[in-house]
Amino acid sequence: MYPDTCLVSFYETNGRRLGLHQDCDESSDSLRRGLPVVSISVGTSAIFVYGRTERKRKLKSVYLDSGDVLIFGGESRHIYHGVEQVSCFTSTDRLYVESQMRLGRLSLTLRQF
Ligand SMILES: O=C(O)CCC(=O)C(=O)O
Ligand SMILES: [Fe+2]
Repeated sequence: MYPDTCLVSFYETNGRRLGLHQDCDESSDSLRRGLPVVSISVGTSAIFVYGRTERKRKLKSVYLDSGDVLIFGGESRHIYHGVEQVSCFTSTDRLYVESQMRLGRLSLTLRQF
């Protein structure tokens, strides 16, 4: 994979969420090959929800902490996913002191169009 796009999103701690969706804006070639989405988390922790269908009962979830890198590609490239509950907690208080970053979650999402 040769990522050529980086989407930068900032989630405030007071409840900004990203609803369930599939990432399908990339080229049909990129999607067909299952080239991955690489998500890098910085800042406060969040819950990433995902599943093969949109049905709430079938969703799984994983905590994304600062420094975590989540990759979904291949067969998982078309999973439904979203970001819930951005908490006030972070594993890296030093980050805020040293970088003066605003409290929240920064997500860098790399893709190849
Ligand atoms: O914030 C994340 O880790 C995921 C973001 C996402 O799903 C997207 O930008 O399409
Ligand atoms: Fe997405």
